[in-house]
Amino acid sequence: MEIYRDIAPLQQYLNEHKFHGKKIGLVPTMGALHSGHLSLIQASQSDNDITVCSIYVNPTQFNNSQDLEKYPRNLDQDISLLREAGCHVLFCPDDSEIYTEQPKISFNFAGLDQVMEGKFRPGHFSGVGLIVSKLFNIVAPHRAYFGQKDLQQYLIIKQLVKDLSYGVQLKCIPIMREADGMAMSSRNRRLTEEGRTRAVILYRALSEAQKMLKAGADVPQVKNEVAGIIKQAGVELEYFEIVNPETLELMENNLIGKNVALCVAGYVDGVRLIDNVIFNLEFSIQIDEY
Ligand SMILES: Nc1ncnc2c1ncn2[C@@H]1O[C@H](COP(=O)(O)OP(=O)(O)OP(=O)(O)O)[C@@H](O)[C@H]1O
Ligand SMILES: CC(C)(CO)[C@@H](O)C(=O)[O-]
Ligand code: BAL
Repeated sequence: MEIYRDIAPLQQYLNEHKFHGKKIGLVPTMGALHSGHLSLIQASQSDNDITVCSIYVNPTQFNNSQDLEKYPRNLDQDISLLREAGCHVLFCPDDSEIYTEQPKISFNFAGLDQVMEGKFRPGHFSGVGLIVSKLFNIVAPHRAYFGQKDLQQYLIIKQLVKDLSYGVQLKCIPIMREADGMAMSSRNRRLTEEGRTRAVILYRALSEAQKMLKAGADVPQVKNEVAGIIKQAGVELEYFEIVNPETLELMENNLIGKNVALCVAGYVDGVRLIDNVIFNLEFSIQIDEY
C-alpha cells in the first residue's frame, strides 16, 4: 500500500493511473477503522481499479473540543487493517497540509442542515462540506463511498456534488452492526464495557419504533415509547426523529406506503452515538444505494 502525507506526490501517483484509464474510488474516514469502514473499502475495490482511503480527523467539523481531543486515533492499526484489506493508497495528511491558513469559506445546505446532527452540532456540516470538497479536489475520484450510518451527511454531500458540479459518483453503503445490533462506530471504543452493554438500547429503540409503526402506532405514541425505553436504560436521548430518507423532512402522519428513516442520537457516559434505520411502511426493503 502506498502511504502519502502530502498532496503533491499523491496527485502524481493518481494522475499516472488516471492517464492509463484507471478508475479511482475514494473512502473518506477519520480513522480508528472497523468493519463498517472496511465494507466501504470493499465496495470501492469491486467498482474501481484503485481505492484511496483517507484518514483525517477534521477539526473544522467538531463543535465540541473535548470530542475532537478524545476522538480515537490508532494509525498503526489502521495501516495494518488497510493492508490486509488490500487497499491501494492511504492518504493521511497533517493539519498543516489541509489547512494552510484559517479557512474563510462556510457552507450551508438550506433545510438539510437545520435538523438532527445540524441542529445539535452547529457548524458541523459546514466543516464536513469543506473537508469533503477539499478531498474531492485533491483526489478527484470517479466514485466516493459513504455510510448510511451518517445518513444526513450522505444527503448533504449529495447536494454538495450537485451544487458544485463535482464529477463524482456517490455510493451509500448499509450500516454494519455488531452481533447484538449496535451500529459499529469509532466512538464505540470510548465506551466502558458496561456503557457498551447499555448503548445497544439505541438500536433496540429503533427496532421497537419500527415494529410499532408497522403495527399502526402514531408518531407521538412512538416518540413517547422511544424516549421512555432510552431513558430507562440510563442513556441520554438527544433526538429521535422520523424523517423522509431523501429530504429529511419530519414526518408526522400519513406514513403508510412511504419510505421512512428513524434517526437517533444519544449520549452514553458522555460519548455521543448515532444510528438509524430506513424502511418502507408496507414492505421491508434493503436500501443500499439511492
Ligand atoms: N457501522 C458502519 N457501517 C457502514 N459504514 C460506516 C459505519 N460506521 C461509519 N461508517 C462510515 O464510514 C465513513 C467514515 O466514518 P467515520 O470515520 O466518522 O467513522 P464512524 O465509525 O462513523 O465514527 P464516529 O461515528 O465515531 O465518528 C462514513 O461515511 C461513515 O458513515
Ligand atoms: C466524511 C468525513 C470523513 C469527513 O471528515 C467524516 O465526516 C466521516 O468520517 O464521516
Ligand atoms: N461520522 C461523522 C463524523 C463526525 O462525527 O464528526
